[in-house]
Amino acid sequence: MYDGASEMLPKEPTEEEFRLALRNGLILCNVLNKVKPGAVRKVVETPVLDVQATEGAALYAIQYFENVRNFLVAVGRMKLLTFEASDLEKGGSSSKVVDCILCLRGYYEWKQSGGIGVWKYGGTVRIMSSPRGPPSSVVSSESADESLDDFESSQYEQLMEFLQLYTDSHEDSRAANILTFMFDYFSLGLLQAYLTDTNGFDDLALSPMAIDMVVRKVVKDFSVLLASQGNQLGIFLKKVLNTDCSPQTKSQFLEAISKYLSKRTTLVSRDISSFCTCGGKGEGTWHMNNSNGSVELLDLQQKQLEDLKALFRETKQEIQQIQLGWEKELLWLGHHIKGLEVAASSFHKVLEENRVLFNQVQDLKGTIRVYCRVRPFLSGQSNGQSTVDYIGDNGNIMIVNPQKQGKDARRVFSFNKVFGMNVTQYQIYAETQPLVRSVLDGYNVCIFAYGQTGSGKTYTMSGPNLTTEETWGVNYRALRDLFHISKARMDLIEYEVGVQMIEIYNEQLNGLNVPDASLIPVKCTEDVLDLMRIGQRNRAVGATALNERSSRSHSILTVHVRGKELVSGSILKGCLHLVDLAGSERVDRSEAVGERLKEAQHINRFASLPLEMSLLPGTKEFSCSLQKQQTNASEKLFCSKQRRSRFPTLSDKDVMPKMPLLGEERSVASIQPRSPSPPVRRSTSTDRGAIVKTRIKSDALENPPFIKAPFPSSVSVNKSVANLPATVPSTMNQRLNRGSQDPPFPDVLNSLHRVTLRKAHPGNEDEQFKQALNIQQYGIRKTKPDSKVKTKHESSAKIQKSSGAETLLSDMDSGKHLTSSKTDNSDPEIEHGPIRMPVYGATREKNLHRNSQVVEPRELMQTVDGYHENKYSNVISQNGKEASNSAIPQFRRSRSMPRGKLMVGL
Ligand SMILES: Nc1ncnc2c1ncn2[C@@H]1O[C@H](COP(=O)(O)OP(=O)(O)OP(=O)(O)O)[C@@H](O)[C@H]1O
Repeated sequence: MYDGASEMLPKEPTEEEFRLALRNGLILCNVLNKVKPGAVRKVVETPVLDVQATEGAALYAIQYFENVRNFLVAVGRMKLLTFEASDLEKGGSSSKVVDCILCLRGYYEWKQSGGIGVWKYGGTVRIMSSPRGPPSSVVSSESADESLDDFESSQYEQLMEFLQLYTDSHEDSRAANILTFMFDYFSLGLLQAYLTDTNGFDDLALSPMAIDMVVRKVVKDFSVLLASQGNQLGIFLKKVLNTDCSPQTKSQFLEAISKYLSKRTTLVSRDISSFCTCGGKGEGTWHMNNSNGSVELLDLQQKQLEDLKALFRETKQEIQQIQLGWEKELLWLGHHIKGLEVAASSFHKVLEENRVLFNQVQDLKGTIRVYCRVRPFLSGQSNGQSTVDYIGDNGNIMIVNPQKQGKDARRVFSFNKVFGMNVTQYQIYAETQPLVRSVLDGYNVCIFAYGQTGSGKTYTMSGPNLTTEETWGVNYRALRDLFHISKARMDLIEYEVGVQMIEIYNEQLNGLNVPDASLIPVKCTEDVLDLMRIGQRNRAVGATALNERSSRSHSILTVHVRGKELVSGSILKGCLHLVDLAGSERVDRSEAVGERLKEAQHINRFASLPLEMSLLPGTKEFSCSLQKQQTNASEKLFCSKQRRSRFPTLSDKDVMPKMPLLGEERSVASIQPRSPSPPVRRSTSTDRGAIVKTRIKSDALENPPFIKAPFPSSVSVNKSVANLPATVPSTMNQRLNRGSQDPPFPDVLNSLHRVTLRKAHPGNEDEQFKQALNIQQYGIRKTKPDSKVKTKHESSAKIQKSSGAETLLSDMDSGKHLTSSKTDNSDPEIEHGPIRMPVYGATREKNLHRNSQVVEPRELMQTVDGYHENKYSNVISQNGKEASNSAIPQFRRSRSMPRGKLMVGL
């Protein structure tokens, strides 16, 4: 029975074979009974091998597990290590089985050695009462020792061998695996070293034979190495054992080995890692000779170190160079910034100089500038005839009086510039554009439109509508530029802009009460436009016979600019007054009655307010524009006053440039064809000079021949021109106007002149003004220009009493407006007004010149009014010319000007 069982045990069992051999429990029972006889009382001798393969499974299962069960019961009784029956099945824990058998062996060996004391297996302590067990036939625990005695020693040895084999096979296979790996590892390393180090292989094609040869060499070397190492190891181990004279336990010995290994590992780990990670000749080669390898490695590392040092030096140099570059750049930047600082400070100086120069240029161009704009015929008005005969480039305009003949038929008036009918809104604005910059430079500017109702003041100042930029008037363009320039300067100057709007209606101020008017801050043109739109909507308008939407009030828009220079912190303050006066009118022409009449009377009076306002303390600059318009043509007079008058005073000795305008007065033929005037420098002084000189020429001509031209007897357009001659010669290129009306240019100019006088003669202005008014009256006459004129000039009081002029003047002085004064219907010249322009000619000017008197501007206005009163036609212009503080001498010279020339000195 036992032999059979032993035959089932293979020599080198696998785990599965081991499990199958022990599975039926027969061997285990017999071994246990050998160790402790009688431990398993009943042993089934012929157990089935496989319960699954056996029929009658239930019966066989009992038999099959009986041995195992008996074995486990017996082991349990002996307090030995035990296991579960399922540990012998597939997937069970065979290690528990092995532990149980080893425990059994330990027990057996302890018992063999006498069984004295305490038997210990692992952590389990067994205290045995008797070294001998019961006989094998005895199942009880008491008979265990006897059973062990009965256990055949050969079988026991066999099992032990078997177990040893089982455990050893595991250890061996593990050690074999490790050795195989080590062999492959080192052999291939050697092979690699041979192949890379031995040059001879380079030329040889590798063949299986060559590989065999190399492998044999590798194996041989490896064997030699192993033998050598084995010897060394043996010596070492013996040395270890001899170190301590006392005999060592196995664990102490193993501990000594571990120490040695860890020391060796540390020593060779560097080489191994180098060998494993590197490849190629000179770097990754496994060196048989450790010392050589270390040297080479050191060389290599030295070389790498040198390379690194070189790289470091190179990098350091590069960094130093870059640093140098930066330092140079910083130095340059420092210089540059200093340069910029200097430039910036110079820039501010230059800017200031530029500002001063710019404004000086503006001063030189004229602190007061007067422009005339001729309004085109309105639709339904044009009959192809106009009293504007010629517009010169030099600011002259020739007006023809169809009812006059000879030199009296034409008059030339001089302005800073005359704009014809076809000029655009932009061209008008371009003349005043530089003044906007002056506002931002801290000057006050007034752009002032004056003229008869319907002459186009609002058109010029605001434009007909705001739909297209093309039609924008001066106001909008000025504001747009103002904001543009302020934005362009924002890096230098911080501007604040505020707007005031004043409406003066029947001498009542609306919207604000100067000087406490609301000042509304604005940021852009749109803000101002919005305010202006509100203002326009609120502005008093009404229909008159001359303008269906006539402004019945004065509109003054004042833009206050406050600039703070960011660098210096200095403050600039400037004002831009945009003035659109209500139209002055002849109330007979405008047919104003009732409220309109009242309005007209107020309108014609007061206009002086903007001027007075502009001269309030602190005002630095002032400009005004005046406009006068007839039905088909308008003349606007733009005056500007700046805070400083820089105009040189003229003496009679001054050289006067030539002006062609006198020729125009000489003869109609002489102006055909029209040729542009030669360019003349239009400074204030030269203008004045030109005027004086031309007047002198005029005086010398002494009534040059004049080609009379018949005029139409009537004009159907307007009742006011019913007395005009029937025809107008085409050669004279005259376009007859209809609906002529002429505002009397009232107190605005008186105010202006008052201011002039005040400035010229402080403290004595009243006297001066009175004197001026008296002088003015000398210029008024109603008779033809004959020898009596002088007499009448010399006797002004008489003239005044005997003519309508007296009424006119007194009315104007008292601020009343005149109705038409037709004093003598039999004389066409007298018939059309008390003040007759044709009479106001050279003769009178001589007298004035001789008397060296101041010419009161209003006189000229009245003269012009008188001219219009004649209802000849459409155009009369007044012209304002700038003057210096020495206004009076200039006025003296101005008396030699053509008729209608207005000199205003401030
Ligand atoms: N240069 C021009 N080109 C075309 N039309 C013009 C021009 N000037 C004025 N007008 C037209 O003439 C008419 C009168 O102009 P506007 O109302 O500007 O006159 P005004 O002088 O302001 O009159 P008032 O003093 O009565 O207000 C308007 O219909 C206007 O469109």
